[in-house]
Amino acid sequence: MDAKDMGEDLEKVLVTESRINARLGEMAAEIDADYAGKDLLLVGVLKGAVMVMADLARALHHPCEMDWMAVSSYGAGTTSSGVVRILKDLEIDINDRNVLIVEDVIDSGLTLSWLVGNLKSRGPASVEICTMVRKPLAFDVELDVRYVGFDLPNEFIVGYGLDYAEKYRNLPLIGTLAPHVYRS
Ligand SMILES: O=P(O)(O)OC[C@H]1O[C@H](OP(=O)(O)OP(=O)(O)O)[C@H](O)[C@@H]1O
Ligand SMILES: Nc1nc2[nH]cnc2c(=O)[nH]1
Repeated sequence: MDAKDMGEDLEKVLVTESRINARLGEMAAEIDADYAGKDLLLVGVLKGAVMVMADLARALHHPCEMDWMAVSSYGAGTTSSGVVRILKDLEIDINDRNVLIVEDVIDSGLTLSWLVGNLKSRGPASVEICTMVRKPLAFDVELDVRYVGFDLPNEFIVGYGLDYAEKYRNLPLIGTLAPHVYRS
């Protein structure tokens, strides 16, 4: 799928496929350097992180393992509770492991704040965060994000793993939807 396949549904392109690929290369180089001589376990947060996980892992020279979590957020955006439920937990024991959480987007930051606390309680050697996109609200919560692809404005975005009603995840760029899509 590309921008042409979207027709009138794509309002604007915020990050092109080539900028995503270039930034992924830079992030992978930083991660390679930071984890030299250390083990590395990538933890992807389903479903949105599938694309960034697959591309980041292949851009790394450092050997890594991969595992996945699925979580469901309650009240994010309407309350500050940030209560999260685990739908699928890790299969790998992260005790003494260097964990790098891989995300597509950090918006309110509530999902990640909760997840970092949850993973830290399992005795890992370290927990860091890598996200392709960070939105401005994320600065309101205390969250130390080590690797950020792009800081974008507070708009609803799709593509590169990000969906609207489960669609557009396979768009290779990041963009916004035309208003008629939300009405249909
Ligand atoms: O910073 P927050 O406001 O907490 O939002 C970020 C979360 O929202 C998205 O997941 P979503 O719930 O859309 O699920 P999905 O990845 O399955 O699409 C994203 O992948 C993060 O996990
Ligand atoms: N698709 C999508 N999911 C999100 N989850 C949190 N913020 C966003 C966003 O901008 N787009």
